[in-house]
Amino acid sequence: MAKAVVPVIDISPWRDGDPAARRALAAEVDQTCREIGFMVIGGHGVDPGLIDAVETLSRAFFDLPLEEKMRIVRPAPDVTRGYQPFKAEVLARSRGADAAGDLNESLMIGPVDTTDAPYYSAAAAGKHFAANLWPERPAGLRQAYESYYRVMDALAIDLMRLFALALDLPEHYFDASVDRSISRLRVRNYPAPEIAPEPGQLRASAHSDYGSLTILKTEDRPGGLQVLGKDGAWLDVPHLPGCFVVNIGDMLARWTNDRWVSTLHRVVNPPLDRLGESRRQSVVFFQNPNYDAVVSCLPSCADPANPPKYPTTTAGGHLREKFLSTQQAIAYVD
Ligand SMILES: O=C(O)CCC(=O)C(=O)O
Ligand SMILES: [Fe+2]
Repeated sequence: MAKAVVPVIDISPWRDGDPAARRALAAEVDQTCREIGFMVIGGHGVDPGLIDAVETLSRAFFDLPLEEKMRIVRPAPDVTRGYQPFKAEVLARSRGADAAGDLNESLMIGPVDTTDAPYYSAAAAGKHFAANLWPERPAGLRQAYESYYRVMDALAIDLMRLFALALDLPEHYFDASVDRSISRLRVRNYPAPEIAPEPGQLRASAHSDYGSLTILKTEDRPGGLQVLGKDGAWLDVPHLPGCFVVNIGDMLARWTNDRWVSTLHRVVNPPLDRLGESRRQSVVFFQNPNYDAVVSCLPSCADPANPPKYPTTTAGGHLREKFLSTQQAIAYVD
């Protein structure tokens, strides 16, 4: 078996290429999503100044005293808003495994442009449009996060168009499923370790993402992101300045009838001789489709020899189960 790799893909032809260049790009994406489901993308057009602002303001937030951060603590396991303290989550629980608490803390927000339309307040919306919780400091964080959310939302919609083409579907196939999405922006801070981890404890335990796709901005620090290759070996994901890591989540794998793979990944602990430089932050945008988006086998992903494997579901129901499964009870006891 060929050794798996996470390829680096320039997506600029998607925006300014001719139809042949766009088709070639879509074919490369299809191949990558069949094999590993992870890619590093350049040519995305996102303003580096905006990325920098989000990173700098986030670092300032995580440097605040714990009591101050706790003023906006995540209110409940099924409300993905606010501050999640260090070790309060175990991502591996989403797959029934267990471990000691993941060695990161995080700040997360949901959609920023909700309206009075019944869609946003209907009972079926559940907690997916819960109000965002904003810290008083640092000044400017809210504005930067809201801007970044909008830019990521647009990029994710555009990537779903590229994905549609890669799946032999009309370019706008997914538009109506992702235009009022229940996506999330989450910034994770992985402090430099002060004590040895417990056995099996990681910065982020092995998991696959839950939604349609993830756009990840990482930092090049010891103790980084790895993905599990089909040969069973963990591979480091390359870090290229200015690029994003894009991966597909469980929902897209299910939608494609497993033509595409949602790959296990983790963030490992830094080596003991590099602890001092190991503080790491990642900015993660999870695109989750509209809560009422119906996820049933795509027409291009089944045939008589390969019938649909999964029952039809909705995006909202699928996600709520995943959010609930990963939370440590201790985080919500005061
Ligand atoms: O920090 C990272 O590089 C990855 C984080 C991650 O996998 C996640 O938040 O789902
Ligand atoms: Fe992840």
